Amino acid sequence: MSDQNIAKKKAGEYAATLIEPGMTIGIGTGSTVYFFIQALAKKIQEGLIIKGVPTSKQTQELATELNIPLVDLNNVDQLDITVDGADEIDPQLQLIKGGGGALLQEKIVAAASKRMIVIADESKYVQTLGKFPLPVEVIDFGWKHTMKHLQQLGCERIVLRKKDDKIFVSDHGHYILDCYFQQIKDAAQLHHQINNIAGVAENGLFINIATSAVIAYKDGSIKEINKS
Ligand SMILES: O=C(CO)[C@H](O)[C@H](O)COP(=O)(O)O
Repeated sequence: MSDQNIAKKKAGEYAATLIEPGMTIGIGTGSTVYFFIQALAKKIQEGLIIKGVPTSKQTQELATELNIPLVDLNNVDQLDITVDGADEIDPQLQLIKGGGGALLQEKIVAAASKRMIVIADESKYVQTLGKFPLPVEVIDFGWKHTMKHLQQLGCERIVLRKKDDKIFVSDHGHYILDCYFQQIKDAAQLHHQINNIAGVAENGLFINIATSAVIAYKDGSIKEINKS
């Protein structure tokens, strides 16, 4: 396993130790959360009783395979905690998410949670957001016009996401435009501006949603950052 994957595993396993009996948990998406799901499934096998709400079809399938009990978000009043990965995390715990294309459902689930713990290896922790292209989920109808409006917000390049040479379609039937900003100076303002564009379903900026981050380093250490 690569050093990066060892760190991802460490972060995922650490997050699983924070889960308490009876909790309802938002279960994130991605290669870091994969390790959290494995560790959670083990705890359930050993007797832990929890309920999970998945943030994507991919997570739903993996959780079902591992016998993690799932519930529909509409049948839950509030989630206790969501554990999810991120593409970038800044010191104020603002995030870029959506590298895996699940940002819309991830944000709905996180917003329904009392707490959101972000788990990541050290490469995701940055001083300023924006080096990672910001994913914007858009309605397929007229997407080129939505893209023109996004261009006016100062991103230098926008790429329609593809997978295996075909347009990538999200779990909710939308397209994803990856926006290269390089540096996002005011993430809260940009979030607002993007979501005001007709045709945008959601963008990958998570502003004031994460309450703590678990960052795992190559030297084996773990740093927990809590929202002040
Ligand atoms: O936002 C996400 C999916 O939409 C993921 O959490 C994010 O892309 C990080 O994934 P990974 O842990 O595989 O690096």
